[in-house]
Amino acid sequence: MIQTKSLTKKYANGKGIFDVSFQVNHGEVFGFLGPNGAGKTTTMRHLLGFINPTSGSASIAGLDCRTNAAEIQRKLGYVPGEIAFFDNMTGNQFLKFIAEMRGIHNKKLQDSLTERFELESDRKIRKMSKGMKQKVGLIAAFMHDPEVIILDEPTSGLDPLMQKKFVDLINEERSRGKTILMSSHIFDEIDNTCERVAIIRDGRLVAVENITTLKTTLQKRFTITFGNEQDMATINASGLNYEKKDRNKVEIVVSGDYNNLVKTLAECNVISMDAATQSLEEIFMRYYGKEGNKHVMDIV
Ligand SMILES: Nc1ncnc2c1ncn2[C@@H]1O[C@H](COP(=O)(O)OP(=O)(O)OP(=O)(O)O)[C@@H](O)[C@H]1O
Repeated sequence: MIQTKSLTKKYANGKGIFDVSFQVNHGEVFGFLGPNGAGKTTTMRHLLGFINPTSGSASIAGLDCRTNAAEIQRKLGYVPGEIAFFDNMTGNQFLKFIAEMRGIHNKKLQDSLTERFELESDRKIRKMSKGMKQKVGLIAAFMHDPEVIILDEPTSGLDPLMQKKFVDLINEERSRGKTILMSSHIFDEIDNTCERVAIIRDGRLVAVENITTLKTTLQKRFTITFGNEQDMATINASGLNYEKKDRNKVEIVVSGDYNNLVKTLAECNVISMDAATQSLEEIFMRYYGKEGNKHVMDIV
């Protein structure tokens, strides 16, 4: 549904995005992760047809984003990273203006979104907080019931309750067959909504992966407490990657093969064992940490 092929935008200062290729399937929620300046907004602006690529292409529903920008924008809902409003309007006046531009006659969806996000829509935008403005942006993006939704940091400024409402909305939209591309700095939000995620670093994609696969192929951390201090010697002799946390407690990191762990623990008196799968944030940090390049090579 959304596709970029070797999309490249080289700004005069040498920055930009380079050879970015990915595809978001119909009905999929796809996450786009990367720190400030990695190239998320630049990629999204190509999808909206706002800028010309230096080379490569972007398309939505088979239509080239640059040559069919007007048609694509009719199908699309978009929340930009920085929303430009008419500050003197109230929320209602702004939403009415967008509705007229889009030719929306039925206010039902707008009203239910306003209620869902508890927006005081008769307040002047100039007097709204960042979070309130973000709600206006979200309502404006969703109120024409678009098939494809592109969200650049959609919940920045929203409180945790509103972030939860947003996650629920995304999951409802997905179940209605919508295709969604979303950048975010909030890992839980991506984890709770997206099936796949692209990670971008210095303008280049370093991974496009299924979130579950990313988590299972990487590490699991076991925290184990022993009944006997002597069990520490068994762990030490096992060759497992471990860190001693207390006189009878260790943290063991395993990736892939669990046989050695199981065999070793069978020889010990285990009184408690907790397992933690890496969080999306930890996985992400591996791409950006000092070992980042190694893992990029391993996975991509
Ligand atoms: N118009 C421009 N002219 C020159 N350089 C630009 C321009 N727009 C963006 N850049 C540079 O291109 C790179 C990618 O920027 P982009 O805004 O796409 O990143 P981002 O991942 O969206 O970051 P953020 O999370 O801060 O929004 C950055 O180094 C940025 O400084």
